[in-house]
Amino acid sequence: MVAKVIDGKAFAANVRGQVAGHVAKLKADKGITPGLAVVLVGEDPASKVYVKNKHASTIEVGMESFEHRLPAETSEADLLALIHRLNGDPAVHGILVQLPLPKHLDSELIINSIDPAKDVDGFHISNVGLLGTGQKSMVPCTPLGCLMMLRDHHGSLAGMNAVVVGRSNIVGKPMAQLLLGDSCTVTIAHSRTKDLAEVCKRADILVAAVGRPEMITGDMVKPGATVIDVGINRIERDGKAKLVGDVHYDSAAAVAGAITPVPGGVGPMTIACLLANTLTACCRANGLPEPKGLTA
Ligand SMILES: Nc1nc2c(c(=O)[nH]1)N[C@@H](CN(C=O)c1ccc(C(=O)N[C@@H](CCC(=O)O)C(=O)O)cc1)CN2
Repeated sequence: MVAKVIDGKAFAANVRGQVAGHVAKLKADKGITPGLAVVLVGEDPASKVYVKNKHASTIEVGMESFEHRLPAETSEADLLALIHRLNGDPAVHGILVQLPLPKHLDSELIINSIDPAKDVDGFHISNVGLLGTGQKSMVPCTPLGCLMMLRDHHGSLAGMNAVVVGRSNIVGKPMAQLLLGDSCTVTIAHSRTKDLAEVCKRADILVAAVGRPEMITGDMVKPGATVIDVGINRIERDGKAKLVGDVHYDSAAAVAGAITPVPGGVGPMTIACLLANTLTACCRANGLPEPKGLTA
């Protein structure tokens, strides 16, 4: 079997197009412009690129972008004061603090200081609890992007066996909750799961979010399964820098029914879903109906 390649770049462009359409209508009909504030602390090179891309994409869909770049030595008190200000700013519908933060800052404390209604990352403990209990919440962008691609590929996911390899708070756990919400039978596996290959091989949907380059190989994939690779690992091969996922692409693609590549799979959906979440937050703040197909 040769797997269908799920084109995340094209899918993300389509989502951004839908968001742009809703934003134009919000502006024309209601005079409302959704606004996203992104906070970057420090000089992490990858984070700087992601924040630059978030700013460009926010502008491209017609939203207001408020960028706050703070020095690495910013104190917790100063960062909390900025978030407090953004929480109270009616022009800001979404707030995102780019991770990772410098080590002297307590990420949990910072994230939990964001107004949950403006927490477009879905990392606030209130949103985690709402998602876990099947209530309306802000949903983390990367898992939301994976869910959208899975729904598009399969239609209904009900009754499918889903295995999520990885138990992080920002991908693995919310991904499992979302799949459960769509009536999958869900297993969360991780690096210490016994007989990991055996567990993975039972999956109709296999989501790899373990953070280990090419750990999931073709012999761990059920023939015809859908493989979603969330990993972004920079490795060196033959003296050259290379970006690979958590899935060994060639061997998995030879067995799977469908697969997301790295780059160009899940990654681009992260920013597209951030824009979708900002639009959702803006609609909720203004008591307007939520955009269809752009939420969980
Ligand atoms: N506050 C947050 N911090 C971080 C998040 C997040 O969702 N919220 N996620 C990641 C970084 N990230 C967005 O912030 C992100 C990662 C990757 C991509 C992407 O498009 N990747 C491309 C490859 C890009 C490359 O060449 O490096 C792909 O996979 O095709 C977008 C956004 C950590 N921090």
